Amino acid sequence: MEAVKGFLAPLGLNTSSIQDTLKLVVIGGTVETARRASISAWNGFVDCAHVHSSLLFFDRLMHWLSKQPAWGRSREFEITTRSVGRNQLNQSTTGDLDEEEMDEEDENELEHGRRKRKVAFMPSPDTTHTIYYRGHWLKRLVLEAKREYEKDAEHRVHIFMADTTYACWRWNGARQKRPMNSIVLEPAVKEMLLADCRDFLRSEDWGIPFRRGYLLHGVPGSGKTSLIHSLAGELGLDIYVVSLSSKGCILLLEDLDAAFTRGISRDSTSTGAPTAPTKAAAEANDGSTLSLTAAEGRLLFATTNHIERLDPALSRPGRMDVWVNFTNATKWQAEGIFKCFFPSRPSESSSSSSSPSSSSPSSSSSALPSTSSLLLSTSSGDTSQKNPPGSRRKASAHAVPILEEAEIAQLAKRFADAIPEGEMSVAGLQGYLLKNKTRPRECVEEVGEWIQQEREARARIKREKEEVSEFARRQP
Ligand SMILES: Nc1ncnc2c1ncn2[C@@H]1O[C@H](COP(=O)(O)OP(=O)(O)OP(=O)(O)O)[C@@H](O)[C@H]1O
Repeated sequence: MEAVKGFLAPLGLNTSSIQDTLKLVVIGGTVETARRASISAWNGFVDCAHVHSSLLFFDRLMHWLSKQPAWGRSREFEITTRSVGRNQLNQSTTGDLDEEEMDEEDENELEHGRRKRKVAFMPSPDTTHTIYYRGHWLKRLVLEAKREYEKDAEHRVHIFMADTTYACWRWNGARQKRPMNSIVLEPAVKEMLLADCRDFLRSEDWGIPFRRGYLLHGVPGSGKTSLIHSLAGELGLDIYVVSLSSKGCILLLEDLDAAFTRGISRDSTSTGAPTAPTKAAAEANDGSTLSLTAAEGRLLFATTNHIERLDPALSRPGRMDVWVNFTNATKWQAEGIFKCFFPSRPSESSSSSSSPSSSSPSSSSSALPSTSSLLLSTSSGDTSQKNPPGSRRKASAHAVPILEEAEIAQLAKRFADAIPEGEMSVAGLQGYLLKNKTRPRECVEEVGEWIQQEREARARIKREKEEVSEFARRQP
């Protein structure tokens, strides 16, 4: 410093201000060097991975992280009650939940008329998380997250949706697999579809065009979407709702008539799947040109309630290869769905049976899945399948009475007899049964009245619609 002073003095410069500046430079340099050294030392010890939120693995990782006990001690998290539950992928963490630990039964309890819900601590997706995991082996963490996700996927069907904003696919939830026998449809139809899909998936090596389209058309609420979900579970495939992504999935286009109506021009080489996730659908809805190309290796399922509105070009082989018509409920389906709803216990021998109505089940029911096999579907996550005898539900005033198999069969037959063939939707029947799920006998007694009410409601809606269109016509 003295040397600097000696050097500056003859020049007549203010040495004290220059000294201060030099001090600042030295201190600043030291601090910056220390900062850089600490960062490089930290990076030397810490593995760093950036997982982009557009990757499917992002969801796997978030799911896995949310289940780690340590998560409850994190200083940065999100709180959710939205997707906590047995049927959802995101289970609550075991972290800081100890104080309000609830078991499955508590979860079913009602509080002020609403179901109690757990609070879950979720990793926040938009920040950097520094995670020390079993000796900081990041690779191990990643593999474990992947394994966990795949284990979960054995019992669920994962659903991905197009993200309009970022033009990528977002994991949209996972549904418990729904057994095929919980779909009340002619067994031949289900078997045909399943066998066809399996054949197709096995035919990849044959060198023929590796794509296949299925068009499920028919009245609303007849089980089209449910069947696709069930098939996905059976085939071990994820569902992409209007997706372009990877091979080996089911591509589902719901309400096809909203996009592919008559008169929309289409590329002659098109095969039925949109070129861009949501843009294509948006363009189609705008009525502008829709250019389509299908990726190989996918099962394409489309549903529509208005087949007459579809462009006939869709029927060309290579676009939609298998067409299945879904109708309103037949008597056979009414009988089947009734049996799905009400649990039963095996009948005692006919001589000791106390039930006066223990007649044999109707002949048609022999083709239906047995009650016990339907009860296997309790894990399906469908509300219609949650009444097995011996389930862990708490006994309550609203418990479902467990009738004998023979009585249920007889009630189912009477129920089916009262349902007019092909008039009510299966979803409508399901709604009625759900409303009466603790009253199997009354449900049969009152079904005629319900049908009458439904008819009146339909007639009223029709009248109102006609009045509205008449009014619109009269407007100048
Ligand atoms: N055949 C069936 N077997 C079992 N459940 C059915 C059947 N049809 C309808 N359901 C029930 O009715 C509800 C609606 O069914 P789903 O959504 O599959 O009908 P959809 O034909 O796809 O209707 P939409 O055309 O309106 O989309 C579901 O809860 C499903 O469980």
